[in-house]
Amino acid sequence: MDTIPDQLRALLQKAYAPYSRYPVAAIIRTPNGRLFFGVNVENAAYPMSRCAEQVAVGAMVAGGERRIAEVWVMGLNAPTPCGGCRQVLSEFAGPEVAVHCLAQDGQEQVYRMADLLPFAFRPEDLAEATKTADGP
Ligand SMILES: O=c1ccn([C@H]2C[C@H](O)[C@@H](CO)O2)c(=O)[nH]1
Repeated sequence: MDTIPDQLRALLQKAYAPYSRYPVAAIIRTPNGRLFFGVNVENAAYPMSRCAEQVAVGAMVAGGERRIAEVWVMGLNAPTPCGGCRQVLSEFAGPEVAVHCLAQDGQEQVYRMADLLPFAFRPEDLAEATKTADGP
């Protein structure tokens, strides 16, 4: 069975990043041990590009899972998730979730979600409003 860094390296080859030439791969582990994969998918209409983390979150939700236990991201120089991806991850990842940021050579930095996105706006913040809202 391939290690997570080996799987990230293989996944990186599938990234579609013809514009930035900065491929990124992401793997999400759910509490039951399932793994979900994402790569960045860029677009000729640049703002329609999607980050690897967002694509992995989409795969996880489509796979029927809604809780993140651990995240790995790999790119040239061990990128940390962008601000938007921190928010997207935080919908399903609690403050203690570890986010491993790896370079292709295997160098790794590990962060907690709470450090990447302190004072996160989370689903619980909407709970009070949705109880009283007239909407759907
Ligand atoms: O954590 C990150 C950082 C960047 N990118 C993508 C966005 C774009 O396609 C390319 C360069 O920013 O890398 C990701 O997928 N994840």
